[in-house]
Amino acid sequence: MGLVLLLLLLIILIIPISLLIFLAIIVRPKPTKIPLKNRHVFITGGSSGIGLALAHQAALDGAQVSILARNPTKLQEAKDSIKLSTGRDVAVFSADVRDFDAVDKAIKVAGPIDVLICNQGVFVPQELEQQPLDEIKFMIDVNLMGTFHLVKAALPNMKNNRAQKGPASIAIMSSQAGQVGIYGYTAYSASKFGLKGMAEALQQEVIGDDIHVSLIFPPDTETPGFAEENKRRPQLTSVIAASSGAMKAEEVAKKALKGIQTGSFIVPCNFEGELLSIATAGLSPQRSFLRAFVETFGGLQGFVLVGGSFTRASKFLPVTTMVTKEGFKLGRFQSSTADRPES
Ligand SMILES: NC(=O)C1=CN([C@@H]2O[C@H](COP(=O)(O)OP(=O)(O)OC[C@H]3O[C@@H](n4cnc5c(N)ncnc54)[C@H](OP(=O)(O)O)[C@@H]3O)[C@@H](O)[C@H]2O)C=CC1
Ligand SMILES: CCCCCCCCCCCCCCCC(=O)[C@@H](N)CO
Repeated sequence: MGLVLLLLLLIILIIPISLLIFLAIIVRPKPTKIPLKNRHVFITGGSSGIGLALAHQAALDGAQVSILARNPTKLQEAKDSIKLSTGRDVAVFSADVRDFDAVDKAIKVAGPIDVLICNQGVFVPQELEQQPLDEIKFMIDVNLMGTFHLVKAALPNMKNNRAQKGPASIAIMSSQAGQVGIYGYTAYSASKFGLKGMAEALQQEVIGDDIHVSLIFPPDTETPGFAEENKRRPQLTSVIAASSGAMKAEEVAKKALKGIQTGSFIVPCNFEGELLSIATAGLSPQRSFLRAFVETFGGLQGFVLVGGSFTRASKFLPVTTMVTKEGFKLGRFQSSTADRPES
C-alpha cells in the first residue's frame, strides 16, 4: 500500500518536474541584459506622470534622455526638474505623435536611439453607447497609431550598426485594461489590446537585430492624467479598476525600467498584475522558464482565480460577475424578472 502511494506521488511529481526541465532547455530567447548607462533613452509623454518618472529614473541611471510631448511649457518644466534633481541635461521635442512627419523629424534630430519608450497615452472613459466617435478615434490615434508612427520612424536607425552598440529595447506602455476588457473602456481597451498584437508580431520581426520588445501593464496610477480621468470615470469602471489597487508613478517607472533592462516581454507592475499576466499570457514570449512553467499551468485561469482568492478574498471575481454584482448595488441594473413584460 505504502509503495503504491509512493509510486503515485512520484508520477504526480514527475510530470511537472520534467516539464520544468523541458522548458529550461527549450525557452528562447534566453534572458538578456539591456543597460541604460550612457545610452540614448527616448521617452514619449515624458513631460508628465509615468513618462516623467521614467525620465527622472533613466537620467539617474546615467542615460542620455530625450523626451517628446506636445506642450512645450510642460516639456521645459520637466527638463528643469530633471536637471535640478539629477544634474543631467535632457533633450526635449515638441511634437504630436499623430503627425508622422513631426515624429520623424524629432527622431532624426534626436539621433540613434537605444531604448525607445512609447508611453504617450490618452484615456477618456465612457460607455461605448454614450461616447462620441471623435473621442474613440482620438484614443486609437494617439495610443495605437501614434506608437506605429514612433516605431516606424525609429526602427531603421535602431537596427543600424546594432551589433556594435549592444542590445536595444522598444518598450510600449499598455495598461491592465489592455489585458482584460473593462466596463467604460471599450475604446481605451481596444487601443491597448491593439498594442499587444503589434508588440508580439514586432518582437518576431526585430529579435534577429537584437531588439527586445517590452509591454508594460500598469494598474491605476496617480498621475495628472489620472486625476483628469477620475472627474468623469463611470462609477463601475472605478469599482473594477480599484480591485487591482493603485500605484505611484515612481513605482510603475521602477518596474518598467527593470522589465526593460531584463528584456522581459510582459511587464506586470503589482501583485494583481502578476496574476493577470499569468491568466492572459497567451503565446507571448517568456524568457524565464520558471514563469513559462507557471503560465503553462496558470493558463487554466481557474487556478489563478482560485489562487488569488486565497490572498485577496472576494476581489478576484471574474470581471463580468463583478460588473453585474456592483451594477446591482449601484442601482444601475434591474433584476431581469422585474422588467420582464407580463405575458
Ligand atoms: N495613470 C494611469 O492610471 C495609467 C496610465 N497608463 C498609461 O500610461 C501612459 C502614461 O499615462 P499618464 O502618465 O497617466 O498620463 P499623463 O496624462 O499624466 O501624461 C501623458 C503624457 O503624454 C503626452 N501626450 C499626450 N498626447 C500626446 C500626443 N498626441 N502626442 C505626444 N505626446 C502626447 C502628454 O503631454 P502633452 O499633453 O503635452 O502632449 C504627457 O506628457 C499612457 O499610455 C496611459 O495609457 C496605463 C495604466 C494606468
Ligand atoms: C486574475 C486576477 C483577476 C483580477 C480581476 C480583474 C481586475 C482588472 C482590473 C483592471 C484595472 C484596469 C486599470 C486601468 C488603468 C488605466 O489604464 C486607466 N487609469 C487609464 O490610464
